[in-house]
Amino acid sequence: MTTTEDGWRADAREEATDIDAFAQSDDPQMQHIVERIDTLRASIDNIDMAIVALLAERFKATAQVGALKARAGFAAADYAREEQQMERLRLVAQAAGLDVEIAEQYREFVVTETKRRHRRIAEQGGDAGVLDIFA
Ligand SMILES: C=C(O[C@@H]1C=C(C(=O)O)C=C[C@H]1O)C(=O)O
Repeated sequence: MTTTEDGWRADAREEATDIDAFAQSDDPQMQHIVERIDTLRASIDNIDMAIVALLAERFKATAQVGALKARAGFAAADYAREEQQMERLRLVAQAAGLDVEIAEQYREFVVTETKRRHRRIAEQGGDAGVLDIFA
């Protein structure tokens, strides 16, 4: 471990730091930082829990759309809808103070995965049960 003149660790450029390993530090300043990070991490865990639960609901809803599309003979993709979603999500991101690029990456991930699942559903004759979420 490298420390600077004022005693601070100077290995921030290394790949990773196991912060939990510093919980018992003798340095009160270090301890304070680790405590603050722990508190923030509790919020981060709650947020992740909510996001995963919401994603589960989103994929259940899109699977039903996939089954209906297969029944109607519609293609997996609907680019007009995707464009509307992107416009809306850009505005939502701006209003919420989120980097628009993150909203774009999120949309790209969910829509790409949804269309992949729609194709799988169509290959199974419109049976959304093919997806693990209904297993
Ligand atoms: C879910 C749909 O299918 C696709 C996936 C979308 C999504 O994940 O939101 C949006 C448009 C479609 O390309 C849909 O048409 O509503």
